[in-house]
This record gives sequence, C-alpha cells and structure tokens, in this order.
Amino acid sequence: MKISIYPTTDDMSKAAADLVAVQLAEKPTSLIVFPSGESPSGMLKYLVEYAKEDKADFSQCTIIGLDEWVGMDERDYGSCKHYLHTNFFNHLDLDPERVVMFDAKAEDLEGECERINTFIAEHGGLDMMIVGIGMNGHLGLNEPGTPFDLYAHLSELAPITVEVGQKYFKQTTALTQGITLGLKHLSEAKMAVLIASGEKKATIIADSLQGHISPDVPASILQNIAQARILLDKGAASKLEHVS
Ligand SMILES: N[C@@H]1[C@@H](O)[C@H](O)[C@@H](COP(=O)(O)O)O[C@@H]1O
Repeated sequence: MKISIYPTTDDMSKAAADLVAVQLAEKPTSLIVFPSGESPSGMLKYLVEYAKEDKADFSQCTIIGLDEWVGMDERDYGSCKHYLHTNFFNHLDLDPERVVMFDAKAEDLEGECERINTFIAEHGGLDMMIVGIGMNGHLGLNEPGTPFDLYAHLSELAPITVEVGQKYFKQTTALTQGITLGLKHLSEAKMAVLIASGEKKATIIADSLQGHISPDVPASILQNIAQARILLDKGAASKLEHVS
C-alpha cells in the first residue's frame, strides 16, 4: 500500500484522474471500476476534461460500476447509476456495451452478482478498481463484518450507511440493501485505488490504514494489498501518524 497526501481535494482529484489517464494510455482496453458519491466528483470532472482534450481515451476501455442501492436504477435520482450517468457517462462518447453495471432492480439479484463476477473473470480481471470510503470503513457497500474473500454480493446496509446515504437524495429515502463488488475484487485488481477527502474521513482513514486489520473495518484490507494506491487530501490524512 502506498499513501500519497495532497494539499487540497482538487490536487487529490487531479492525481486520481492522472492515474486513470496513465492506465488508459498503457492499456486502452482496461477494465476499470468507478465509484459514485462525493469523493470521485472532482476526479470525474478532470477525466471528462481530459477526454475532451484527447488526453484520455475511453473508447476501448470497459467501465464497471462499483455498487448500487437495491431497487434503484438510473431513473432514480440519488442512485449510483444516476450519478455516474449524469457526472461521467453523459459527457463521454461511450459504447453502451462497454459500461457494465449492476441491475439492482433485477428479480434475481444473486444471479446479477454472478453475471458481473463472470463478466470480470472472463475479461481477464480488473485492471483498476477505484473506491471511496464510507464513515464506517465500508468500501463499495461492503459493510463491517463482510468477509475479505467475497466477490459480488448483496449486503444489508448498516444504520450509518442509511443515515449518511440520505445526502444523495432529495427526500428521505428507505435504503435497506446494497449490491456491490466484493473485497476479493479489490485484492485481485491489478491496481486498487482509494480516494478520500475531508477531515470527516480522518478517523476512519487512520483506523483503516494504521489500525488492526479486520473485517470489522472493511477498508483495513488495503493494508494487505501491495498494489494499493491511497490518495488523500490533507484533511483526510490529518489523523495518520508518521506518513512522509
Ligand atoms: N455506496 C457508496 C460508496 O461506494 C462510497 O464510496 C462511499 C463514500 O461516499 P462519499 O464519497 O459520498 O463520502 O459511501 C457510499 O455509501
């Protein structure tokens, strides 16, 4: 795991976008996982800019969505799909076949997990998996207690996830389950990237990166991942000890 700390959120976002641009230049057909939420918004803005300036070419890569609230699709404001369509896909000239996301409205949600697992396995595995971090250390919707060796699965949302998750919606919304890529995907990805910003994430970042490694703090798995890149702004890094 390599930790990089940037003076501002904008610097962190640009560094994350640069990692993606380099990945695409080195392997145009990369399979890349993108998260939704507040954390990636600056990075996505830079990537849209890079695509317009021909500094990043998304035409041959495949984008995989990290997670989704069960029962929602792109028509639901606040869903992960809605977020990624609005902030990212709608600004890029993407072949829809190269965008692979959970159908969180499917009748057979277990089958949906299998579909995504099979797609990833049959396409040679993930080249890059970018994640944000929840206030309880969740990655994607891998909540505390999730075994490290799971691929895509359904999850019961923790109360804090339901509470914090309201920020994505215009009105109070019932959230109960998530569908998400697993931590096994993260440990097997050729590059795992965590982005986190703001002082509110400082405690969970310190617990995750310098605390005990345990499924109780899902993001602590990053300590076991040699190919993990951790991108933080000063606020998110403010409770870490001895990082040069
Ligand atoms: N399901 C999402 C995660 O995929 C996201 O990475 C995380 C952090 O969100 P934010 O970046 O808005 O802080 O929590 C949400 O619950």
